[in-house]
Amino acid sequence: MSAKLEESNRQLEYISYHDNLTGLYNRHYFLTTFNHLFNDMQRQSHDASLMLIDIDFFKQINDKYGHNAGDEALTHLGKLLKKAIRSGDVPARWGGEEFVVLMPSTTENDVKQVAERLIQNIESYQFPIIAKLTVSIGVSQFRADDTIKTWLERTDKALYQAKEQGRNRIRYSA
Ligand SMILES: Nc1nc2c(ncn2[C@@H]2O[C@H](COP(=O)(O)OP(=O)(O)OP(=O)(O)O)[C@@H](O)[C@H]2O)c(=O)[nH]1
Repeated sequence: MSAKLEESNRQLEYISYHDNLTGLYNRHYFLTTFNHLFNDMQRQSHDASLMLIDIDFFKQINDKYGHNAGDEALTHLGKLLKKAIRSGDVPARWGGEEFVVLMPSTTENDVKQVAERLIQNIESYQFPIIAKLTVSIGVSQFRADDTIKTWLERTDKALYQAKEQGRNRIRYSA
């Protein structure tokens, strides 16, 4: 294969795995990797954590400062998220203003430290144009009887509680 063709294949592969705004993995790539790693987790019953992160009142931010400012905030948030996690973790843009991180070989104590650092880093960060934003975070640990669906649902419930209880906070699933 010519060097040029190889390079354009690499570029295509990158585009198909990543979200173009934030540079994080896209939902499709995340789910493919999740399936793959999940089988290992079930076999080995390893510690692992899942984190869902959702921007607070993002609609108001878009309405007040415009969609471009919102887009720029998403890009910066992606970078803050990448900085807060380890290289073996899998961060992705889950939906519009929602992010997900799969963290293999991670204890409840480990993930608490990451989530707390992340929420503080975001709260104290100066975003361009909008200046401030906060996020709510739901976290849960892998259980031996989990399916991907039950694990995601538990994490989503924790996120819902973080929103319900006032936002800008972390909730851990029971
Ligand atoms: N700028 C921008 N906005 C987006 C993007 N994707 C989703 N949004 C916006 O994100 C907002 C999400 O609004 P809601 O689901 O009501 O949630 P919220 O306002 O963040 O409120 P809570 O989550 O309840 O705190 C909507 O206004 C979407 O238009 C994007 O790629 N760029």
